[in-house]
Amino acid sequence: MYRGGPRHRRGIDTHRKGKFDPNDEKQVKHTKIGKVWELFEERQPELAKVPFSTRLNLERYLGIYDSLPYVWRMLKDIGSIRACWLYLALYVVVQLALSLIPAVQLWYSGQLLEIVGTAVEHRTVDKLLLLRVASSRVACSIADLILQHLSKIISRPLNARIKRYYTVHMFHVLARLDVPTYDDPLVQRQLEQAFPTNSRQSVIWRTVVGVIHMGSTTIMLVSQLSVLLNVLRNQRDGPLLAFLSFSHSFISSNQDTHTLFTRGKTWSTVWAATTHNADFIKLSGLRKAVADASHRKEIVAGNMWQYMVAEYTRCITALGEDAAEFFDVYEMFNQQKFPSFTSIIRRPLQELPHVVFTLRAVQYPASIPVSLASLNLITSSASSFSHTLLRLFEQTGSISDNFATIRKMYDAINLPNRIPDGITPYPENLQSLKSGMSVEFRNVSFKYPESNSYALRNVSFKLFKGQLCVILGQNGSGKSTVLKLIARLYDPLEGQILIDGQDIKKLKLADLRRAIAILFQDYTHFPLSIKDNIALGDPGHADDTERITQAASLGGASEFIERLEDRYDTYLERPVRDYYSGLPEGTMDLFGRAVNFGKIRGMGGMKSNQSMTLSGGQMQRIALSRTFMRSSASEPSVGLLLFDEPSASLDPTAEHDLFERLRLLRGEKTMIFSSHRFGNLTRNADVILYMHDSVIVEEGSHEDLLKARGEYARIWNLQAQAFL
Ligand SMILES: Nc1ncnc2c1ncn2[C@@H]1O[C@H](COP(=O)(O)OP(=O)(O)OP(=O)(O)O)[C@@H](O)[C@H]1O
Repeated sequence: MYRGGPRHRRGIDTHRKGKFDPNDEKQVKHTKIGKVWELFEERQPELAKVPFSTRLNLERYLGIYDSLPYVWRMLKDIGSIRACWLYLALYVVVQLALSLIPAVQLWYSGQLLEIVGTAVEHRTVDKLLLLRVASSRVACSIADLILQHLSKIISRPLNARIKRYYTVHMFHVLARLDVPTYDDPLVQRQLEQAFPTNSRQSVIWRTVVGVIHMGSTTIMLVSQLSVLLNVLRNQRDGPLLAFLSFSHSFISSNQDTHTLFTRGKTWSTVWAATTHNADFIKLSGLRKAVADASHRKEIVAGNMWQYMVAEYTRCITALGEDAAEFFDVYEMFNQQKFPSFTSIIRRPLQELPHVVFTLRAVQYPASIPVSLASLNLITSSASSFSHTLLRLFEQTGSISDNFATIRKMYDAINLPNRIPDGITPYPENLQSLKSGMSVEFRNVSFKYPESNSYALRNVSFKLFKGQLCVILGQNGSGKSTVLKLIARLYDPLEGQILIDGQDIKKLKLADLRRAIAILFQDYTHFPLSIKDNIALGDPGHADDTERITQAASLGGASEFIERLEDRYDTYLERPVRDYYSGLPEGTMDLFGRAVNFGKIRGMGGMKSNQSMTLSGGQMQRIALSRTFMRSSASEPSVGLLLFDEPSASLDPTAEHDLFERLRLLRGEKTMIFSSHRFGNLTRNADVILYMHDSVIVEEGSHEDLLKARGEYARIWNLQAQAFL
C-alpha cells in the first residue's frame, strides 16, 4: 500500500503558519481510523492532564472568551444595517415574553393544585376562582402561540437583512484573493468553514438567535425554579419527589451533553485527516468521473463503463465498511461500545418517583388525590425544567461553535493576499504606454508553491519598449511561467523583474495589471453571458456595447455569436438550474396520465439542455475577444500584450488572420507570445527566447538563431523539410 512516503512529506513547508510537521511525534498524535483514514492531531501539553470532557469544556469556554471581540464587531456590523436594531429589539422583547410563559403556566398549575387540596380537605370548591385560574391557564397557551408566530414574522426580515449584508462580504473575500492565496488548500478549508454553503441560515443569524435564546432560556430557568420552589413549599413529600424527578432528568441531560462535547472535539483541536489508501482514492476518482458530465463522451465512446463498475465494486468490497468519508468513519470509530454507568442507573431512577408515591399512598390513603395531583405537577415541571436545562447546555455548545465560525469568518475577511501590493503609481504618464513598456528579467528563479523543482532557473533577458518577443520551447519548459511572473500572479523566489526600469514589486498592483492585457493558455469561460465574458476584459467599459461588438469582431467571434438564438445574451453554461417535480417523464401519474413536461417547459421558456457547447476554436475566439477589449493600439491604458498560445485551437486561416490583426493592432506596444510554432511570427520577432528545462538556452532574432545553428535552427529546418 502506498503511504505517502518521504518524498511527499518533504515537500510540505512546515514553517508556514497553521501547519505542523506530521513526522514530529512529540507534537503530533497519529491515529489510524479504520483502513482508510489517518488522523493527525496536535498535542496540547498544557491541557493534556485535564480529564477529557473537562478539558473540552474548558477549551469551549476559552474559545468563547477569545471570540468575544469578533462577536462585538459582528454586533457593530449588524447595527450598521438599516432598521436592524429596531427588528432586533422587537425580537428580544418577544423572546423575553415567551421565556416567562412557562413559569406563569406553572404558577397557575400550582393554583389548581391548591384548589384540589382545599376541595379534598373542606369538600368545597371556589368555582369562580377555579374558572379564573383555568381561563388564565388557557390564555397563557394562546399568548404563547401568538408570540411564537410574532417571533417568526419578525425573524424573517431580520434574517434576510443580515444574510444579504454578509453575503456581500463573503463575495468580496472570494473575489479579491490572489492566486497563491486562493490555491492554498488550507485557505480553501478556511473559506469553507468560514462560509459554509450548505446551511440555509447564515451563521450570523444563528449566533444572534442563539445568544438571545440563551438569555431567554436562563430567564425561563430562573423563573420556573422560583415558582416551583414556591409551589413545593406546602406539598407533602414535594421536595423528595422533586429531587427524584430531577436526578433522573439531570443524568439524562448530562449524557446528552457528553455526546455533544464529544462531537465538539472535532472543532476545538488542531487536526487534519488524510488518506493514502490507493483503493479509496481510486474509488473516489471513479465516483467523480461518472458524476461529472465532462467525462461522459469518453466514457461512452471508449466503452469504459463496465471496467469502471468492476473496479468500483472491487475497491468497495476490499474496503468494506471503511469505504466512507472521514466524518462518517470517525463517528463510527468514536461510538461507545458499552452503555455507560449513568445510562444503566437512569432507567430505575425514572421509575422511582412513582414507587415513592405508591408507598406514600398506601401509608396515607386519605391524601391520594392531593398526592396524585402534586406528583403529576412535580414530575411534569421537573421534566420541563430539565428540558430547558438541556437546551441551555446545547445552546452553550452551539454558541461556542458559532462564535468560532464568526471568528473564522472575520479572519477570512482580513485574510492578507500573499502577493504584497506596491506603492508607486504606474505609469507616471499614461501616454507613455502607447509606445510600449520595457521588460527585464535579472537572474529570476522561481518554484511554484508546494513544488520542489524550479519552473524557472536564473532567467535573464531584456525587451525594449515596443519590441515583439516570442518565447519558444517544449512543454513544461517555463514559457507560461514567464508571463505569469510579469503579471505578478506569483513573485520570483530569487532575482528581480523590472518594468520600465522599476522593480515590479514597487509598482501598485492594480496599476501594473491595468497596463497589461493577457490571454492565458488555459483561459476559462465564466458562467455568464457571452457579452459579459467579453466585457470582463475591460471592466471599466463593461456597459459599452459598441466596444464589446468591436472586440468580438477583432477576436473573430462576432460571426458565430450573431448566429446564436440569444446572440450576445447567450449563456454558455447556465449557472441557475431549473427545478422539476420528482415524477419521471414518460411514466404515469396518480390519475393515469402520462407525465410530460413539454407543455410546462414551453410556457416557462425552459430548455432541455442547460449548457451550450461551442467548439474549442469558438471558445478561444471568445477568450481572444475578451483580451481585445483592451488590446487595441488606440487603447492608452495598455502598454504590454501577453499571449500564451493564442492560436492553439484556431484553424490555419483564423491563425493567419489573427496574427495579421495583432500586427496592426499592436501599434508600437510591447508584445510577448508564448508559442510552439515556428513561422511568420518568429520570423518577424525582434527577440526569440528559446527555453529548455526552465532555462533560456538561445536568444536572438530569427536570423541570429539560424546562424547559431542551435536547437531553434534544427527545428526550423525540420519543419521546412516537412513542407518540401
Ligand atoms: N500551478 C503550478 N503548480 C506547480 N507546478 C506548475 C504549475 N504550473 C506549471 N507548473 C510546472 O512548472 C513548469 C513550467 O510550466 P509552464 O506552464 O511555464 O510550461 P510551458 O513551457 O508554458 O509549457 P506548455 O508548452 O505545455 O504550455 C512545468 O514543469 C510545470 O509542471
